[in-house]
Amino acid sequence: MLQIAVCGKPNVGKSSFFNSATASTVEMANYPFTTIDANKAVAHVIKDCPCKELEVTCNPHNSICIDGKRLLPIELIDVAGLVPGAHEGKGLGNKFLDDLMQAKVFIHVIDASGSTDIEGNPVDPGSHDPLEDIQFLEEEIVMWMYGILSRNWVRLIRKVGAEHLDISKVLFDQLSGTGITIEDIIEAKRNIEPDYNKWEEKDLIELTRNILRIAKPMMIIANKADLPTSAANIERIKEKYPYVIPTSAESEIALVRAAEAGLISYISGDDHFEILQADKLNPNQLKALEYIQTNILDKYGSTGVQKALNYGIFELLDRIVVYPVQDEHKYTDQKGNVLPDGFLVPNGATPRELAYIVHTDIGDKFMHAVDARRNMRVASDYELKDGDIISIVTRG
Ligand SMILES: Nc1nc2c(ncn2[C@@H]2O[C@H](COP(=O)(O)OP(=O)(O)OP(=O)(O)O)[C@@H](O)[C@H]2O)c(=O)[nH]1
Repeated sequence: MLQIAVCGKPNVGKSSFFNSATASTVEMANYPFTTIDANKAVAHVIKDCPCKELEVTCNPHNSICIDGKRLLPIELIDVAGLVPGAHEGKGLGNKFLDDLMQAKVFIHVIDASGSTDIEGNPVDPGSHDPLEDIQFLEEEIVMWMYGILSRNWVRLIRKVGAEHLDISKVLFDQLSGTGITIEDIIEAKRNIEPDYNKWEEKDLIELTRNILRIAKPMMIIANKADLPTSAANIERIKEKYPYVIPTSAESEIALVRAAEAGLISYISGDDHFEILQADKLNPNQLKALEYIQTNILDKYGSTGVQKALNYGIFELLDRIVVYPVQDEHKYTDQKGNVLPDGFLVPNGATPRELAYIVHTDIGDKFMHAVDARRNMRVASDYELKDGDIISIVTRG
């Protein structure tokens, strides 16, 4: 399952974001370090399900379909708060950076309201500049990874020269366990000094920065967007980071809970909700819902939580959803389930690669594939498109 790590300084709403996205319970409180261990749970990304367009009733297996929206599972990791100096062991230190590296993409949660200082302690709303937090967190991660990359550097470089080793492979070995591939390293090396013997500290830091940019894309979400001091900060942040997503994790939690209780109807990611049982809501609850509608949903188009997950997987990781089936006419598996599975595959993957993602055995026995929508056999170098329904034909 693809993993997204939720990171940031303490008290910005990481656990709230994690909770709202996974509906699991982790402790929440208004003081730093509520989260003392890495937490993992299943969240979903959402795409239109082909069932609606094809006018069929689907029987999802590895995912869920609600009103023609396919929810595909991903794993969310709630990483505890990072403070400046974390790479040197300050605060809760290195363990959390290790947790972070399990993921393919990072969501950096910042407190857009400026009501927490750089270490996450509560301060007067609007008195801290959240732009500072973006820089420090990126720097922490770079310096932590630089520490790993440059471990025993002098001895290592001597060995590379003496034994004619491939420097990319050596760097790859240094970073083992971080999910970084040799291809990432080769690409990251492109625009730095070609002769590794001439590399200085600044070159290695630059190389580290490149590796992270390529292998671990990070998005920024501006949380607590519901607070009055957030709007001006969000505008300022957008000037520097155009793709920042305003979120209100607390609003999302309130809406999800109200929907679970049957008081409203609401689907994550929507720009509205409908009150179902007005008589069961007290005046304060009604006021809170009205506040969310005006100050979050009308203003930003959604609470931002679902938008952030979708952005991470579909934009930053460039994944598409493909539906493998056995029967290309009925869109079913061998048990007759219609559109049973949706897979998040890299954009541009081939049917053979899809076969391997489904199962090694199917990959090994792959012969060719049929595009079920067009009822046509596709070429072996065919690049899968989002929403494709593919029948994989295997040997034996
Ligand atoms: N107004 C507002 N408050 C929020 C929002 N999200 C979280 N909070 C509040 O911010 C405080 C911190 O939230 P947490 O989710 O515990 O923050 P955290 O980043 O996980 O904190 P640590 O576990 O200490 O790292 C709590 O009081 C939350 O209620 C939001 O969207 N809007």
